[in-house]
Amino acid sequence: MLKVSEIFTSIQGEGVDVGRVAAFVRFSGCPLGCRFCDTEYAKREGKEISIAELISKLKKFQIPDIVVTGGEPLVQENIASFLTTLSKELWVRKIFIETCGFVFKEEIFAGKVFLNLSPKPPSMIGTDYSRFLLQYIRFFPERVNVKFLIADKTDLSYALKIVKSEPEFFKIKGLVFQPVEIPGKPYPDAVKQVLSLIFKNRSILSQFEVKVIPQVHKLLGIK
Ligand SMILES: Nc1nc2[nH]cc(C(=O)O)c2c(=O)[nH]1
Ligand code: SF4
Ligand SMILES: [Mg+2]
Repeated sequence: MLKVSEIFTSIQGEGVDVGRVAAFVRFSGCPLGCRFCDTEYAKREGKEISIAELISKLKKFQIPDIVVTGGEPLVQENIASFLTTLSKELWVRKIFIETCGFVFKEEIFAGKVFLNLSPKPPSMIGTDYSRFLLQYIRFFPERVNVKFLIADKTDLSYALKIVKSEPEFFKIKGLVFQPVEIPGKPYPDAVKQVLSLIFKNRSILSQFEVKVIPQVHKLLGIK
């Protein structure tokens, strides 16, 4: 069984693939306690559902690209069998997992799976899971994209420390920074703050292709 918070259709609102039309499944549950968590509801509420039932619900949308998120999707005990079964469906083209990468599970790389990894930065959580992020990058670089969440300058330093461990990967893929939405603060202000941080650290720009990609669904006020 799987515990699902919601399923819906939208555009991919985050990362290098922004704008891709997709069906979303948000799994319930997360063991982490980030400040500024934007999906508190998904940590608690959810409905138990079988793999077959979930796939049949997703199939009804008739959208070939699927985003799997949470909560934290990798805590689902049956996540690997779900991904393997979903990958075998002929109507499915690509499956994207949104994870903070707090655990390494190589079995999730079923045929059509890509990983969008965003490690939680110091402003959000005290625990550093970046070793798993590096493990994913080294295990399956072609299927991994990384976006760094940035709320302040400590987050930027944290991101650059990780980048220094795997510079070749980031030279190829570029550096993606996603401004963190802080409750009570207009999101455009958070985006502007990240931009000014990048300008203060212009030296990064000459080493990597840098993109600041806000959460577009938040700017638009859609799911
Ligand atoms: N439109 C849209 N795109 C997203 N990409 C990642 C999301 C997430 O919550 O992980 C998300 C989300 O919640 N909505
Ligand atoms: S990992 Fe995601 S769902 Fe879990 S507490 Fe952090 S922001 Fe919230
Ligand atoms: Mg989210």
